[in-house]
Amino acid sequence: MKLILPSPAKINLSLWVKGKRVDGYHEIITVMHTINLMDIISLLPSNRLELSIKGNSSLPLDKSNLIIKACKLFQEATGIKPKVKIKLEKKIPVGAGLGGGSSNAATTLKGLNLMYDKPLSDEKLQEIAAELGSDVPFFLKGGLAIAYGRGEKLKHYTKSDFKILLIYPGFSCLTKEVYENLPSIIRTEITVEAAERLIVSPLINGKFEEVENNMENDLELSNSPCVKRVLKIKEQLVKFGLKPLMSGSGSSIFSIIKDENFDVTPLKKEGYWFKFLSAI
Ligand SMILES: C[C@](O)(CO)[C@H](O)COP(=O)(O)OP(=O)(O)OC[C@H]1O[C@@H](n2ccc(N)nc2=O)[C@H](O)[C@@H]1O
Ligand SMILES: Nc1ncnc2c1ncn2[C@@H]1O[C@H](COP(=O)(O)OP(=O)(O)OP(=O)(O)O)[C@@H](O)[C@H]1O
Repeated sequence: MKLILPSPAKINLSLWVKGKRVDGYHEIITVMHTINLMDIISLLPSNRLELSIKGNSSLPLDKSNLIIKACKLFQEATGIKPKVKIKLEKKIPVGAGLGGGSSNAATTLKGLNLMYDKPLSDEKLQEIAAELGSDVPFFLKGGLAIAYGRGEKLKHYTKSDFKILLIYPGFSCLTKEVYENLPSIIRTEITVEAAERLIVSPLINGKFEEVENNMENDLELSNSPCVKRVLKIKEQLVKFGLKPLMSGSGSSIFSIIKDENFDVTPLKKEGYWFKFLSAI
């Protein structure tokens, strides 16, 4: 059977850093929502594992690609050697804080599990996903969730319905470098319950002004040169009347849109890549 699966991007409606862990990761609390910007992953039975990519010539095709990593972990967990031709149609900008690679890994895991009659339970899928990356478990279900721990622990909520304007400035930020250049931040006051009160419940109730006033991303405090570039663009977007926030570790910036006929002329003048998108 041939499978054609969407692999959506995400935005972080907030991200708070509680401190650095002994394993080198940071303890975070973040609110994520999938959006209708997506890669397409197709899986076709074949006599061996092969990957081809359309839409991005710089991505690796070898074991450093998160799709191939997902195939390897699937084989280790099930003993099944995936004999599948995987085609990736890339639309999500890479290194943009949109979770494109993490989403691809999760979608591949789900696809292989479907293709081989579900040898893995949901719990086992979560476990493997967490090995692939901190953002990967979220994409097994997507929608609206609070992620905590290093990002692999999840509390899902009913999806919300809102629109955003997403701006991608044309350069990537490396997640590792953004975290490594963070000053020490100890947001003791932020808990899952606080994130529910500040972001999740106003979002679900359509109180977008309240969400905008509460949303924060502690990764904007990073001394990474990439983040500094993003913040300069963010300042400009504020002048255009937006209430922008960097998504994840950057480089993209989003703003919740209450009215679709926002004048995009200044964005066009700056030559930014931008899209009106919806939460899904
Ligand atoms: C920035 C976010 O995308 C927000 O959703 C996530 O926190 C990062 O998720 P991710 O890209 O899947 O990150 P991973 O691939 O697990 O980690 C990449 C690198 O980012 C740093 N990292 C990541 C997550 C975390 N909670 N603390 C960290 O310090 C670590 O140096 C790690 O080696
Ligand atoms: N299938 C893939 N798609 C995108 N990036 C991939 C993939 N496989 C490996 N990578 C690597 O992962 C890194 C960026 O991944 P991704 O696009 O998920 O970053 P991101 O959008 O910043 O995500 P996050 O918000 O999780 O940090 C790049 O170094 C890229 O080379």
